[in-house]
Amino acid sequence: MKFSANLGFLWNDRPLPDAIRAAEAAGFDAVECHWPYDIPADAVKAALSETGLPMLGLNTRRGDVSAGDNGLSAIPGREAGARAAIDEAINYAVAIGAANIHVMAGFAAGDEAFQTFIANLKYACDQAAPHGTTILIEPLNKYDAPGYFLTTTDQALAIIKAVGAPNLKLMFDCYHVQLMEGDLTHKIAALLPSIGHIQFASVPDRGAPDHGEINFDHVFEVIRQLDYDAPLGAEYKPGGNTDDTLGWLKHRSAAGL
Ligand SMILES: O=C(O)[C@H](O)C(=O)CO
Ligand SMILES: [Mg+2]
Repeated sequence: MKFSANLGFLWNDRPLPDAIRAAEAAGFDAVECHWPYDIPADAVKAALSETGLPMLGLNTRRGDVSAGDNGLSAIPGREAGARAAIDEAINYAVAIGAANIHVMAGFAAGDEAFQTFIANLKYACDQAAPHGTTILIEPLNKYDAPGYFLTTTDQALAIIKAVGAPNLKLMFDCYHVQLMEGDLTHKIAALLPSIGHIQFASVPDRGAPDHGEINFDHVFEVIRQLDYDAPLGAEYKPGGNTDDTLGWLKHRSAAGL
């Protein structure tokens, strides 16, 4: 199996280019990030070229984080900010060769929010398509992000259907889906055609995938048997030195898994 280091959490104690180098040294096959915008795209691109790792994806900016924003695209009245964040994300992704953009919905509810999200996602998919970029939407759990618009895979599928764009996919984060729905392996199998990227962390503490209520040896094996061979995103909180949390990766590599 191949693994991608999510540098929003792993090695986030250092500048993004150095985190890319650390991920390569640790044996990851790819990297992904959250909000890289403070780092010039040229510096990120240079670290990617130097290491040979692809950057799989990044997120749209969340808005005014100090005022509590966690994305803008489902918030009625915030369309201008949402689309500026989408444009910025596409420009950055194209500059560094990132294949996916997670368009963040934000805190909202109801039909107006649904219609706003659909319209902004149509805009994002139209703008991204000429670059071959995929747009991702990700259900987040109600404990970490109470009030977030998108919380379940059923809701994500309804949104994907309503937008009707071939470059709109589901970000299936095992951590969030386990907390909201469970039944991970049936869900991954059923949703595979709609999945653009898979992420993981232990539940409930969002740590390395070697403890907690999910047996990742089993989940990864099911994913392998489904012939899904894209890198899986390690999006967990190391709670200290990332290099000290990589026993799971070393164990898999030593076992040839
Ligand atoms: O928190 C997550 O799971 C995300 O993947 C993210 O991109 C930031 O909310
Ligand atoms: Mg995630």
